[in-house]
Amino acid sequence: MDKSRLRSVIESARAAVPGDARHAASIRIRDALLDQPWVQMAGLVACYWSIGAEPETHGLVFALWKHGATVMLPVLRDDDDLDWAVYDGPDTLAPGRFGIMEPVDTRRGIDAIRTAALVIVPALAVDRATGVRLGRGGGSYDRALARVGPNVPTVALLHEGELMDGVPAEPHDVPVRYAATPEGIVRLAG
Ligand SMILES: Nc1nc2c(c(=O)[nH]1)N(C=O)[C@@H](CNc1ccc(C(=O)N[C@@H](CCC(=O)O)C(=O)O)cc1)CN2
Ligand SMILES: Nc1ncnc2c1ncn2[C@@H]1O[C@H](COP(=O)(O)OP(=O)(O)OP(=O)(O)O)[C@@H](O)[C@H]1O
Repeated sequence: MDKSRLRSVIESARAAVPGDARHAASIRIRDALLDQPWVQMAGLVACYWSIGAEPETHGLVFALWKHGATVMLPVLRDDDDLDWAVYDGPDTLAPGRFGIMEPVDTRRGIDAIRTAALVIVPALAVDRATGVRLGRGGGSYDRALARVGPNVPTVALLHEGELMDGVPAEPHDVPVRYAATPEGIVRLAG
């Protein structure tokens, strides 16, 4: 299946799951992540502010912030690359492009992700064998993940069934090292 077809299949499957079931799954993902020592120890975390039927990150971002981590969220630039700004509580966000909430804080630049100790990314699917992820197709995270060093955990959050075989891969795709699913955290080859 090509990338755009797989995107629409997964988006439809996500939309078909009732909101309360998606919410319960997101809580399992959040708690599985918060149980990991390498999550608890990360002082600077790059995360995302979920939209629609994505695994929710609002509770995760809040919990990381409450535990004392500095959490950066993406600010989508006009060229689809990602700038980064720091979350400082629920009142410090405002809608950006596509209506996604973004921090109003000073932008730290596209290279700020290089300094993160943990990188949490959205995905529609991840390949179980390779860690290759399918995103929304803007190439934003392909560019952002290419800046992350080899020893930093990169984690894609997925709903059930989205860690799969045969995700189409292109040379620019940057694999993730972990998938966080409602069933738990999976270490990948990437
Ligand atoms: N929560 C979240 N934040 C994120 C991303 C993401 O996938 N999820 N991104 C990941 O890169 C970046 C934003 N990129 C995005 C690209 C497209 C759409 C979107 O909704 N596109 C519509 C089409 C809208 C239009 O063209 O008018 C769609 O896909 O249906 C959203 C975010 C950075 N922040
Ligand atoms: N490092 C890069 N610099 C510039 N453009 C890039 C880079 N990597 C990927 N792209 C471009 O981004 C576009 C989308 O790529 P792709 O379909 O793999 O997105 P995706 O990984 O699903 O989405 P995303 O990364 O936004 O989550 C491609 O046309 C590709 O050429």
